[in-house]
Amino acid sequence: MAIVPTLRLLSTAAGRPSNSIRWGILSAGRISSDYVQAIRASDGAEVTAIAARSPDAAQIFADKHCIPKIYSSYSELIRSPDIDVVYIGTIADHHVQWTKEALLAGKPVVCEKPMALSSVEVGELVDLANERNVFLMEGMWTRCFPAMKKLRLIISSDEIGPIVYIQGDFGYSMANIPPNDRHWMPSSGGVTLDIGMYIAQFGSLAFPNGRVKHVHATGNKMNGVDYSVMASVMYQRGGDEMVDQDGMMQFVLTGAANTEERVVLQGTKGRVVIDGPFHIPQRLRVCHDLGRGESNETVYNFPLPEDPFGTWNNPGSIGFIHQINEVGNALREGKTQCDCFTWSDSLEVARIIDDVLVQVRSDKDLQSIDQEVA
Ligand SMILES: NC(=O)C1=CN([C@@H]2O[C@H](COP(=O)(O)OP(=O)(O)OC[C@H]3O[C@@H](n4cnc5c(N)ncnc54)[C@H](OP(=O)(O)O)[C@@H]3O)[C@@H](O)[C@H]2O)C=CC1
Ligand SMILES: O=C1OC[C@@H](O)[C@H](O)[C@H]1O
Repeated sequence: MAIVPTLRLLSTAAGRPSNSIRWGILSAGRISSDYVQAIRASDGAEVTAIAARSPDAAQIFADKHCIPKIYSSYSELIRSPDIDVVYIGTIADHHVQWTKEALLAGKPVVCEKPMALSSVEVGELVDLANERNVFLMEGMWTRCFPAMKKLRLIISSDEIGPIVYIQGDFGYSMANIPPNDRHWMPSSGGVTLDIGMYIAQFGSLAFPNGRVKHVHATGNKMNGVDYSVMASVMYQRGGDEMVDQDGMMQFVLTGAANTEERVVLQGTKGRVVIDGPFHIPQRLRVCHDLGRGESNETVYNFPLPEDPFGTWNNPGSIGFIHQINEVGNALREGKTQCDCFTWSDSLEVARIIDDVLVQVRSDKDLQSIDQEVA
């Protein structure tokens, strides 16, 4: 029998709107802290509980963020009747285990990116959510920003024609990240599993009826993890697109520099430039082709939400508000997926990431700079 998400949207408690979504936070790390601040700054959502591996850590986190309840284990949090959705903010190595446990308990889940370390595992989670009829979303928050909705409209309206190629960069300096940090873990560290998905997700937006034909990738390693990556992805288009060549996506990821972080989607009639930092997109420039080397430009600005905190572990995290709102709306409507980033999107991105990793991790010719991190 299908399990219906246990939302008690009609009950009220003093001082709280009747349809407020109650979030339970699994793990007390850096991104959980940012996510909780964004929930606190949003309307229609609240944090009701936190669990960490250590109860002391959970208590410190709860005190800092005014969270009323702590649980002394992740499993207790998952079983709590006082939460509507679990946010999984552990390092990626533990995403699958806790997402599975939550889905089996019938609890809606938002799991941070990457949802799993391989597409096979993503497939298992998607199958489980589907079988149990429980909401599941990977934390691809970029997709929930208003700028991305505008981008979808521009693409679907044919304003710039079918997309010929996508090109983007995402890099931030990892030079001062300490050696015991998650970024250097052989299992889940490296740039591909940290930031590769932010550009890879543009493929299913730009080539919605397409399928990934092949992925080529190479790069550099540092301390055993992928540190800089260049990847090209070819998409076979669906039959309804008026272009007879494959769609192309090319990206650079690096831990060696803070890059511009810009994405360009070039169509047959013009282009959209998402100015950096594109993973928290705030400005689109739409250029209509007027001839070779000539175009006109329209700029669309989408400022970040008002920020009552000012201090975050990751830049732009106030933008989580968009995802928190999307998840709230999906849960209120009884959906099991978020329209902004569906299960199929997660699967497609995970398959690209698999292919990049297998090539970059096994490439014998890669320049490998195995030195101590400062
Ligand atoms: N959407 C976004 O913009 C961002 C997403 N992320 C993603 O969020 C996830 C967490 O990143 P971040 O918060 O920076 O990570 P942290 O290093 O802060 O770790 C998060 C939590 O994971 C648990 N944990 C840490 N190390 C271990 C370990 N060795 N064994 C078991 N559990 C461990 C701890 O949980 P506990 O508190 O219970 O002890 C810790 O608090 C990653 O998947 C990352 O990609 C990260 C940054 C930005
Ligand atoms: O997910 C991420 O995106 C934003 C970056 O600041 C962060 O390090 C990375 O993990």
